[in-house]
Amino acid sequence: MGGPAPRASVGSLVECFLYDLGLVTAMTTVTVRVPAKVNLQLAVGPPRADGFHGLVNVFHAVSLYDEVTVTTDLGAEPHAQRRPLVTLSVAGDSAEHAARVPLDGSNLAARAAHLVARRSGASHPVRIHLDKAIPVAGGMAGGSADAAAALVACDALWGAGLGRAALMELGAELGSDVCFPLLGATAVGTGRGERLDPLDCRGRFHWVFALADGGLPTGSVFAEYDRIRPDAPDPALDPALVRALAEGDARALGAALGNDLEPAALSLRPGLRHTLDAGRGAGALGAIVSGSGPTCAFLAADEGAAEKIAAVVAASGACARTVRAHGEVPGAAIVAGH
Ligand SMILES: C[C@](O)(CO)[C@H](O)COP(=O)(O)OP(=O)(O)OC[C@H]1O[C@@H](n2ccc(N)nc2=O)[C@H](O)[C@@H]1O
Ligand SMILES: Nc1ncnc2c1ncn2[C@@H]1O[C@H](COP(=O)(O)OP(=O)(O)OP(=O)(O)O)[C@@H](O)[C@H]1O
Repeated sequence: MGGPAPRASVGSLVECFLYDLGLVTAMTTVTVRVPAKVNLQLAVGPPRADGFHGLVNVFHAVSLYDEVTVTTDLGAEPHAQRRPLVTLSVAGDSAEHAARVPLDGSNLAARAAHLVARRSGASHPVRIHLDKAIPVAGGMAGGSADAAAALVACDALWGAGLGRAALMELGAELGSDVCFPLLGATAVGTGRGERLDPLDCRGRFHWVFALADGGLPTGSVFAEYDRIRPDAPDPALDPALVRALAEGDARALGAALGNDLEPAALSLRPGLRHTLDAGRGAGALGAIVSGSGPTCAFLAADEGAAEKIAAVVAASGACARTVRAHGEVPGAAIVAGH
């Protein structure tokens, strides 16, 4: 359940541990496992002067993972002389899924590698392989997760020693959702979502995600939000949600879930209403569009309830497929390296 198992061997885990202690300064291959997110509360304010929206964004990391493997050849010539700094490859749970990931300089993982190189002065070429289970353009921050993983992997691989605070700064440059997967667990994001404060979360919450065919571009969903909600108030954190998380109360959390972008996503994809209804009908404690959509998220009372919701929603034909996951889980972590 919830994505592939990490590939770490005992030997590579020891190497990762030595790296964390600073006893190994550079490696030649690093695999980072990074989780998807679901937004438990997404309160969206009016557009700011820079075009972004002020948010109160409660992120929750779930056990649906991409794996990003970065390899360098320390004997190779620096990229300045001939080879590109970054080359990319991708695999997904289907060829169609993988084909939607750009393999040029616009890929967020490639952009992350370039930022680490610029900050650290590193110049040895790297190969980045993305093993994707997180849906593309699905509202679960898949590209942002890959960017966060690439920041961690390149920092380790090039022995850059930038550390968490500098990686967070680079993450904020790359996108509003990139900092959270560096942290993982549960956190509230303010500003445009990049200023993070951890939130207390007890127990384990069981989730079902209904994945749609095709994605929804985040910018279009925010634009639709502005069209249908021209009078948006300043966003505020819901105390009932914070309490439900701290008490590990799934029923209260289900009742408190909220996403201001949901009406905009439903306006662009009216069929998502059927998906949400199918999950509610199957006993979900809460049903929301995840972030900018089109993935729908259902909170279940326990693992058995999640199994039932996944089966009913899949059988309803209201989505492409369902996956189950649990939260919270930790953020981007090195799971193999040498
Ligand atoms: C919807 C969420 O996924 C919720 O976590 C995020 O707010 C989106 O984060 P993201 O995909 O990293 O977004 P970015 O790459 O920073 O921005 C993509 C586009 O979304 C819109 N955008 C994003 C974040 C924000 N606070 N206000 C916005 O208006 C802007 O049009 C921007 O051009
Ligand atoms: N590593 C990547 N993986 C997936 N998409 C990427 C990646 N890098 C760039 N992209 C581009 O970014 C677009 C958005 O993809 P992504 O999977 O991050 O969307 P999302 O999950 O809806 O994002 P968010 O929830 O942060 O708004 C894709 O359509 C794709 O063109």
